[in-house]
Amino acid sequence: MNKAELFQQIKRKSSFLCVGLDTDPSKIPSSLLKLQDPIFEFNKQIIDATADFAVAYKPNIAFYEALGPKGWESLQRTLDYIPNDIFTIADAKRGDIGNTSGLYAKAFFETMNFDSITVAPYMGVDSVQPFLEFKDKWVILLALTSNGGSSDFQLIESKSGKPLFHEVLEKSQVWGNADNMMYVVGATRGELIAEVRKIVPDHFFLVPGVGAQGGSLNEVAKYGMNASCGLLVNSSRGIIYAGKGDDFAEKARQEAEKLQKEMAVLLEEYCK
Ligand SMILES: O=C(O)c1cc(=O)[nH]c(=O)n1[C@@H]1O[C@H](COP(=O)(O)O)[C@@H](O)[C@H]1O
Repeated sequence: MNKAELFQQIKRKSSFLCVGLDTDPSKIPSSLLKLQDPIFEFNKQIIDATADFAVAYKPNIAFYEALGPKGWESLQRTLDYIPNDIFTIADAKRGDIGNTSGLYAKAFFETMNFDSITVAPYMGVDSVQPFLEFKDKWVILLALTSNGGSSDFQLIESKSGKPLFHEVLEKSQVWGNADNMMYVVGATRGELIAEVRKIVPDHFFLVPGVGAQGGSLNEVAKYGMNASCGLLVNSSRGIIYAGKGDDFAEKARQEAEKLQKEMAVLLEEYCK
């Protein structure tokens, strides 16, 4: 999917919501567990319930890998079920020496046909470049993550006197461009989001950390939005586990709709 198609969808749905499919067998209703593929059945109902409000889905690959071959099957079935006009993100956080990255790219872009993949930047240009060689596919590079440990490396002062995440942004933006690269910027980072936006004015950000991690949607929009929205805001647990029982899909729909309504107002205010 290209940037124009993504933006069209954002405008059509008045939403920049990404629903995270972090589907954990210990958290899904027990009534599903007797089915042949409970993970897919859960995801299918979540997708049916939220597709009107979501512009992207982000399965977190760890939740599927942990289940072995059956998990990979559930992942593929889930991906195939997501409507074609909705952006898909393989949250895999990959990156390795060039030939290995090339195979990760093939796995997620060709074998599985995801639109995008999250990639770690710290092995440098040759570990990221192979992902950028696929037409209409996207690298979503970790820039400023939402977790507490992000200050261990991302915020330390580099040789130039700037925090390391500045270096990552400055250097990496010439590896690709705003049509094939996005950046992960955590919603929990408040005003630092504005610093990121200053360095990369045109790129989309994938922003996790609202909902269960407590980040503020208003701050994200205030500091991060650009003229083509430029944001995909993810919520996983806050949506998919909003209900604990058999009403989980209805509860997920309500949560997704609530976020979409807030997003519609923010789009009006900041994305003209
Ligand atoms: O790359 C990510 O998606 C990611 C980066 C980051 O900085 N923080 C972060 O929470 N994530 C992912 O975003 C999702 C957040 O889930 P919830 O906290 O349940 O909404 C998880 O799948 C995380 O792995």
